[in-house]
This record gives sequence, structure tokens and C-alpha cells, in this order.
Amino acid sequence: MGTAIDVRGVTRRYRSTTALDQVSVSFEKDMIHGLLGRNGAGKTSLMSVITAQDWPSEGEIRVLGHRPQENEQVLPNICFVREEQQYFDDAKAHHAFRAAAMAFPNWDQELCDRLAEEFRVPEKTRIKKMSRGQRSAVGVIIGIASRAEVTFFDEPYMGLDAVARQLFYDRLLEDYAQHPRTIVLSSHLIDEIAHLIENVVLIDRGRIILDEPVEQLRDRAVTLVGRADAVAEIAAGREVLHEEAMGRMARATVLGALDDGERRRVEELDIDIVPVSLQQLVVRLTAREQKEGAR
Ligand SMILES: Nc1ncnc2c1ncn2[C@@H]1O[C@H](COP(=O)(O)OP(=O)(O)OP(=O)(O)O)[C@@H](O)[C@H]1O
Repeated sequence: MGTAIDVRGVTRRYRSTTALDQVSVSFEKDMIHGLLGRNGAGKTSLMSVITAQDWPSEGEIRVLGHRPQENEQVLPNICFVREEQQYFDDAKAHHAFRAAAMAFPNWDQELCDRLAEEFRVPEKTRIKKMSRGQRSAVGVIIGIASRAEVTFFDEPYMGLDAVARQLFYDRLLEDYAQHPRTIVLSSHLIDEIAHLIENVVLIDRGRIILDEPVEQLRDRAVTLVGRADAVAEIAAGREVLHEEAMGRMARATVLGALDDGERRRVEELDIDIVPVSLQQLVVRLTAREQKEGAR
């Protein structure tokens, strides 16, 4: 498949803040990646330097094999959808769409028109006067209809209602299936995007703490629910990401898949195995990283 984006040793400092700290990560081509992390972790900073909206203080970036900064060869293949997108003062949606049509060589106007109808983007309202959700819809439509080889969505759902968010996920996935490309989606609604993303990149305090295919990640941990002594027996010797006691019952999330012998024992002990949601896993792994970082 190959690499679409390669980031080597990238640091971005803002005065006293180090937003990105020696980040090295690559994003495989034609895949949907989730870029996850807590507030202020460095997601927007990373996307900004990759899309050449910003310059790294140190390090090297290649997008489709080229340095993106001031590079007319590669920039038309990169689309960055973010909340604080600037439009000129009296721009209406069709102005933004026309500008995108000129900027992106793979632009699909028919798809844009269809999406504008489905998202109910008002035709006559200036973007500045639109509701937050309507403005987000304009960005999301540009992100999908541009069909840019590399597309970033930075928390694209701000203000979108549940119906519009579902529409976004469905249309993105449909279009991606027909026109595979590299998509990086940053979101706090991890379980909502869990079925979309194939790879997770988790960033915390400017450092990459995890970069793993979702399937592999799901097998990383299980939650055991049962009698406290039984759960303790299975959890013994494993790294426990989280545990709760409920009277004589306990619930523990442990790292590592269970082998056949352990699975038999789990049955004998009448323990329920509950799959861990991606969101849970990300929260627990971030907490673990923070604990280790504090040591
Ligand atoms: N222009 C800037 N000037 C100064 N500090 C900045 C600037 N942009 C980002 N930072 C700082 O860099 C760090 C990373 O911010 P960034 O916006 O990349 O985080 P994020 O992961 O996108 O957060 P969120 O999920 O809240 O959007 C934060 O501590 C932030 O305060």
C-alpha cells in the first residue's frame, strides 16, 4: 500500500509550550486513520504542520513523497477540514464550494450538490450567519467532495446533530469505498467513529503513545466481570488497566488476550468477558501513559 504521510522527528514549539515533541509517525496510504488524544494533546498542531498551514520548529515531513510547505505540486492533493475555517465576509456556501472546485482537481460537483441537499445547507445564508452545525456541514461536504488524496478532518462534527453526524459517517464511508484515499479523522467521539477507522494514532502531550490497527487494538484488553476472588485469580500477574468493586463482585479490565486454558478457567469461575470499547481502551491507555510519565 505504501506510505502517504511520513513525519520524522517533528517538534513544534509555541513560546513555552511544546505542542509536538519529536514526533515520528507515518500514515499508510488508502486507509482511514483515527487521530485521537485529549484536549491540547497536539492533534491540530500535527495536522497543521502536515497540511503546511504551519511550519514545524524541527523535523521533516513528506506527503505523497514531497515536502508539503509551499509546494504547489502536492498541496492540491491535501484537504484540511477544520472548525475555524476562514471564508471571506459575505461568502455563501456556493462560493466556498466554487473555490474548492478550483482548488481540488478531483472535485465532484454532483456529489457536492447531493450532499448540500442532504445536509440541508441553506443556499442564501452567508456562511458567517449560519449556525455552527450548518458551517460544519459546509466543511464536511468540501472534505468529501474534494476527493483529495490526503484528507484531514479535525473534529468535523462540531454542532452537527446526531442525524447529520451519521450522514457524514455514512457518506464518507460510501465515497471512500468507491474512491479509496488517505483519511485522517480527529475526534473525541471515539466510539462513534470506531467502525470507520482502520488504524489508531494516539497522541498525548505532543508524543505518539500508540499507533496500531484497530483490530489488533481490540484484542489488547478484555473486561472480566464476576466474583471478586474469581476475577482476582484471572487478573493476577496481568496488567490491570482499571478495576472496580461492587460488593462481592468485581470488574477488571486487563491487558492481553486470554489463552485457551484461561478461557476454560474463566468459564469454570463463571466470569463474564465483556469486550472493551475503543473509547474505553483509549481512555485507559492514556491514563496508564500519564501514570508512567508521572513516575
Ligand atoms: N498558536 C498557538 N500558540 C500557542 N500555543 C498553542 C498554539 N496552538 C496550539 N498551542 C498549544 O499547543 C498544545 C497542543 O494544541 P493542539 O491544538 O494541537 O491540541 P489538540 O489535541 O488539537 O486539542 P483539542 O482536542 O482541544 O482541539 C496546547 O497546549 C495548545 O495550548
